[in-house]
Amino acid sequence: MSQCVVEIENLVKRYGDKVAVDHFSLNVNEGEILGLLGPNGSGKTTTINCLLSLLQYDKGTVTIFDKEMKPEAYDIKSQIGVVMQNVAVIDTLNVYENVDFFCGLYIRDKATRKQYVEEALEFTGLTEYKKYKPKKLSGGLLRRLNIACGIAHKPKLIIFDEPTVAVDPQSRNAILEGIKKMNKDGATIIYTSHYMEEVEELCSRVVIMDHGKNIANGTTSELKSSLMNRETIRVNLPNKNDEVIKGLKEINHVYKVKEDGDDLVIKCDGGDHNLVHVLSYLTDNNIPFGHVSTELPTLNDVFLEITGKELRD
Ligand SMILES: Nc1ncnc2c1ncn2[C@@H]1O[C@H](COP(=O)(O)OP(=O)(O)OP(=O)(O)O)[C@@H](O)[C@H]1O
Repeated sequence: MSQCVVEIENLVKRYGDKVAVDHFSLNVNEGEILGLLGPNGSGKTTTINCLLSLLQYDKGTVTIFDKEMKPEAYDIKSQIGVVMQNVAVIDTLNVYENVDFFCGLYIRDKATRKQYVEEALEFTGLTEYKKYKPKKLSGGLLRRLNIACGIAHKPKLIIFDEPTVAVDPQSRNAILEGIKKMNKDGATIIYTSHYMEEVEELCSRVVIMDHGKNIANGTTSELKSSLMNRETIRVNLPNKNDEVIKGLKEINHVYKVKEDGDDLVIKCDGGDHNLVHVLSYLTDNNIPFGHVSTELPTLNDVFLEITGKELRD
């Protein structure tokens, strides 16, 4: 059985009257990429800051590598890499010097550090920019520098807090591929985001947060298979009427039919050939239709079913 790298139990963090993290518990196992997904303001960053002992919390315990996490626990901190949402580099140092500075907080041996810095620059595609000052870098390159600074000391646990916010698609893909590679090389990863597509692509397990609470936990397929909605069919049907809607509702596995402008949105709770059955019904009854699409459930549907609202704001 894989070892538990991070254990958060019953964490509570208040800002005045505001409860930002509300009895939140979470385990992260060695070797996994754990996605912490939630809408803006759901408490992801606060949880990460408490986890790292950067913030004092009101209640709960945080254990990392089987030891209690504390602000002065440098032996634990040296094994953690952090890439926060806001780029935190030193403007007066060039790219190489920045990575060397952050790596030097944990790696004292000069030769090892030189090797690690060069590897981090290579890994993030920054070798050719090593003499550049941060101000001369594009937004995407600056994000990559932020990552290089966070991972150069080869941490066993890496925390990414929304690393792709406001990043162009090319850099975004490079970042996601880089995270997969670090995980393959042995790092356990916690990845926070409010982009469900990224979390679906990257993460072996997902925890969904809302109002500071852990509201769902599982692999993406486990979460989706817990849903009533298994398939959504959208048919452009300008001439719809109550009789058509009634007929569609009688098809096996169709549990809801909703009008959306010129479209009908048909929700199915299982079954393998729902689209065929819907189209057969329309054709057999000479009902003209336009564009047809079918969608499998997403993490947004999981969130919608649990909370009644969309994940995206
Ligand atoms: N320093 C602070 N003082 C007061 N309230 C705060 C502070 N930091 C965060 N909050 C509030 O706590 C709640 C959780 O915020 P947090 O930043 O942890 O959410 P988040 O899920 O990381 O959001 P985002 O996706 O926007 O980064 C929000 O309601 C936020 O307004």
